[in-house]
Amino acid sequence: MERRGIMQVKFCGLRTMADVEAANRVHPDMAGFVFAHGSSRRIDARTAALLRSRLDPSIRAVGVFCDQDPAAIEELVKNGIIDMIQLHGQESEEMVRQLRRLAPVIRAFRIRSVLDLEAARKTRADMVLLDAGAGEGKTFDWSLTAGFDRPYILAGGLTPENVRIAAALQPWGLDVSSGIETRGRKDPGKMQAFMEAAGCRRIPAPKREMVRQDGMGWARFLLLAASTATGNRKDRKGDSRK
Ligand SMILES: O=C(O)c1ccccc1N[C@@H]1O[C@H](COP(=O)(O)O)[C@@H](O)[C@H]1O
Repeated sequence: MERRGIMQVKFCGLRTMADVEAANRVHPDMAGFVFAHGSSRRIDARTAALLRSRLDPSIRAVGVFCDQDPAAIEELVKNGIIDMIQLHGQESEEMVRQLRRLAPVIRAFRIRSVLDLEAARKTRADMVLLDAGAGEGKTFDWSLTAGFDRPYILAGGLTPENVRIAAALQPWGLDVSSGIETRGRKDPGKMQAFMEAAGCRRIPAPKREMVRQDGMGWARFLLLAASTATGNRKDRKGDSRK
C-alpha cells in the first residue's frame, strides 16, 4: 500500500527488521535510520543496508546525522542505503551545499524562540525540520510557527494523541520517533494509531518498477515542497492566527 496524503510522515529511528516490517504495513512516506553518535537508536552502515533492502522501495530512507564525516554520508547515498540526508548538528552551510549535490538535505533546527526561526528561514537546505531536541520526545511551542514562510517538517514529541493538533498547523511533514515507541522499542500499534490520527489515507501502491522509475527523486521532493508551500499560503490568507 502507498499513502498519498498532503502531509508527509516520517517514522524515525528504525533499528530492527521487525521495525521495518511494521513500517511497511503502515506505510509512512519516509523512514529514518539514525547514524548520529550517542543515540540509543544508532545503527551502523551494515545494519542500515540490511534494513533498507527490506524496506518497501516506495518509502524513502533518510539518514540522520550530527556533525559527521561527509565522506561517510556520501558512501551511504552512493551505496543506495539512504535517499535523503537529515542534519542535526553545527554543519556549515557550505557542507549543506555540497551534500545537496548528492541527495536532498533536511536541516534540523531547535526552536526555543522566534529568533531560531531566522536561521531556519535562511538555510540552503531543501527542507527544514523544526524540533525541540533530538529524538528526546520533547515538544516546542508550536504557536511560534505561525507566519513561518517556508515548508517545514514538524518534529519533537509528536504522539498518536497530539498529532491531530500538529496536523492542523499544516506543516509539510510530521516526524516521529519516541512517540511510536514503548519502553524504547518501536511499537506497531502506535505506528498505526499515529497514521490514523494524522489523517493519512492509504491507496494501492503502483507496481514496484514504476515506484523505482518515479522514485522520490530530488526534483519531486522540491516540487512537493513547493506545491505544499503554495497551498499553505493560500489557506493562511483567511487564517485568524495571522
Ligand atoms: O532519534 C534520535 O535518537 C536522534 C538522535 C540524534 C539526532 C536526531 C534524532 N532523532 C530525531 O529527533 C526528532 C524527534 O524525535 P522525537 O519524536 O521527539 O523522539 C526526529 O526528527 C528524529 O529524526
